[in-house]
Amino acid sequence: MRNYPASPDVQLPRKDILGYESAWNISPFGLAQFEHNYDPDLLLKIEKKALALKETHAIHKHLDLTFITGADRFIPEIGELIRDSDRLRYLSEVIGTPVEPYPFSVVSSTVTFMGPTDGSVSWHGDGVPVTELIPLSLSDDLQGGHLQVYRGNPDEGRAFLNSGATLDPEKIEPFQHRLGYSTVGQFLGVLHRTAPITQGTRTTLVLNLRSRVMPWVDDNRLFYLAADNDHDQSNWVDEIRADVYDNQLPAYRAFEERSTKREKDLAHGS
Ligand SMILES: O=C(O)CCC(=O)C(=O)O
Ligand SMILES: [Fe+2]
Repeated sequence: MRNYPASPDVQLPRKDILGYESAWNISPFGLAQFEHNYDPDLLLKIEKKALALKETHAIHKHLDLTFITGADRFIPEIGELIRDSDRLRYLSEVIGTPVEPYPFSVVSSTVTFMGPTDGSVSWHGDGVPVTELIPLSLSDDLQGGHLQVYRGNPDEGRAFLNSGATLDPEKIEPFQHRLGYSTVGQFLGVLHRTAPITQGTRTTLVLNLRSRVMPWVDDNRLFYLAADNDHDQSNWVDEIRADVYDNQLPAYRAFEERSTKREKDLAHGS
């Protein structure tokens, strides 16, 4: 059993980020940072392989993001972390509901490369419900490159940005990435970006997660997945279709039945 901190260093409920209770989420969890204690040799191996694959496998298409999609397909060592049961148990505790690895091969894990030429990811809300950001390297001379979370209504924030306005700096919360520390967030429906990098580089392993109870809570629309993955010849659309019928729909129907039963029981005063 790996040594996890009893509670994360930083923990922010979703309500404190958005400013209101939301219904489209997997739990009230917002964001946390904690010392992860993952095997440094394993992370080093993953970083080396990712850098070697960058030239041939990394893409830079939209959101000013340079990344390897479905990275565990090319770097099997990532699979060790994805499936690590201690990790999933701890994350489920922090998130407040059981989570499982995001199942689609093209989005289960990514490696992002950030710097003045690679870019850093611009304002967006995640398609996946929950993500764990594990720094693989942060150069000593790094200027920028921290996570910025918009505290407020994401739709309002996006409308501001679309009109050419800039976001109120008082509503932007910075989170510094640190080696040895994970940042985990329910960034679905949360406006965030990485601060532009003027100097230095950052490489990050991104492991995505979803709810085991509510696997249908997901914002990855097909057009968006296509924007990221139309270069990929794997049958990722078929994977999603199969998952909807095999996992999402049965879980959703069971949830609906429980809700209906609860309503009936309440109506009968039991
Ligand atoms: O690495 C970060 O600081 C944020 C990255 C991010 O938002 C993403 O990969 O979706
Ligand atoms: Fe994101």
